[in-house]
Amino acid sequence: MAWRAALRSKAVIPALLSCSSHGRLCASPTFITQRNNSTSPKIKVDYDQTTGVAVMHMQSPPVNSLSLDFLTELCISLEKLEMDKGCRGLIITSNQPKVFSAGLDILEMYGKSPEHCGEFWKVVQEMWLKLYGSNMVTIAAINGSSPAGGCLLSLTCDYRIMADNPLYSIGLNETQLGIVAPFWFKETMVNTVGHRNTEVALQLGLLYKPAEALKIGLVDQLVPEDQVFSVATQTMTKWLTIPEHARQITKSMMRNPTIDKLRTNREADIQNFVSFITKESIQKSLRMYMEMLKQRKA
Ligand SMILES: CC/C=C\CCC/C=C/C(=O)SCCNC(=O)CCNC(=O)[C@H](O)C(C)(C)COP(=O)(O)OP(=O)(O)OC[C@H]1O[C@@H](n2cnc3c(N)ncnc32)[C@H](O)[C@@H]1OP(=O)(O)O
Repeated sequence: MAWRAALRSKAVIPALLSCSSHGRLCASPTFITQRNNSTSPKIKVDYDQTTGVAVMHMQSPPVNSLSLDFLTELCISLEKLEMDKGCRGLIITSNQPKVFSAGLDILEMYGKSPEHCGEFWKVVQEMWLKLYGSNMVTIAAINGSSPAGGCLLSLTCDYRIMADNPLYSIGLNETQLGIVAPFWFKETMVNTVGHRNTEVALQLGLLYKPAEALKIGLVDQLVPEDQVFSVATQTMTKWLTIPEHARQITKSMMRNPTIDKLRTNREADIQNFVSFITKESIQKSLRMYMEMLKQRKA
């Protein structure tokens, strides 16, 4: 309960979220008390101290959309794991059927005040900074569809294993909503699948079936649905055999130019998001997209 109260406290969250994701010394000690098997409403973390591997189960019905509360919880969990020197690996997966994550929660961006949008975007940035810059080995066990922000979440990981189910899709489809993936979404994609694939994918807002995603390198491996988690665990074991300092320095070398660009432009990026998303025309696009989702369902 104290944990829930802390999560809600606007006074403590900013202090926690301002910690560096690179070092492990930026403790906010109030939060780093519970080390094992913490359970929270939207994310369940199972941490096995013997293997040094944590598993984050996203469990926010119906579709693990990345709301302000969800992302705040995710950042707090990440901070705790990153602080724990014994925790060397993280697997992210979904407990919701058929969906890994539906991406950013559209309701956090629709009909909300500029202040709310700014607060939301700050935690989206924080999630990305923490995951893309994590010292841990991170593996996405993608057991369902993963559009937009859900795709971004998986792209922050070191390795992506997806269920070989043609009903699922993955990609940065923002343009289909009439919105634009910001530069750090774009660069994360470029760093994964290259410039040309990204240029086409982002302009058209493409969602790829697993086989197509594998072909362009958006995911690293396809496996039968019931093996996604076990293969992720085996892959983690392999990655953890690499000398840690060498792997971490290599990861930083590959990712820091992109990370530094956002770090030095955070406030401008927030302002840019807020002025874009609150435009009448963009709000109209979001409304139409949500209506389309509902009609598709009916
Ligand atoms: C300058 C920069 C400016 C802007 C940058 C912004 C970057 C934005 C990034 C994003 O991530 S935007 C979100 C994009 N997400 C999507 O396009 C996904 C939309 N959802 C789907 O395609 C599907 O829901 C699905 C994930 C494939 C799952 O399909 P399924 O059939 O299983 O579920 P259903 O469609 O019936 O949805 C159930 C329920 O959930 C609501 N929903 C779905 N996605 C979202 C979402 N992203 N945010 C909020 N709510 C979402 C959906 O409307 C249904 O609600 P209902 O039960 O009330 O009808």
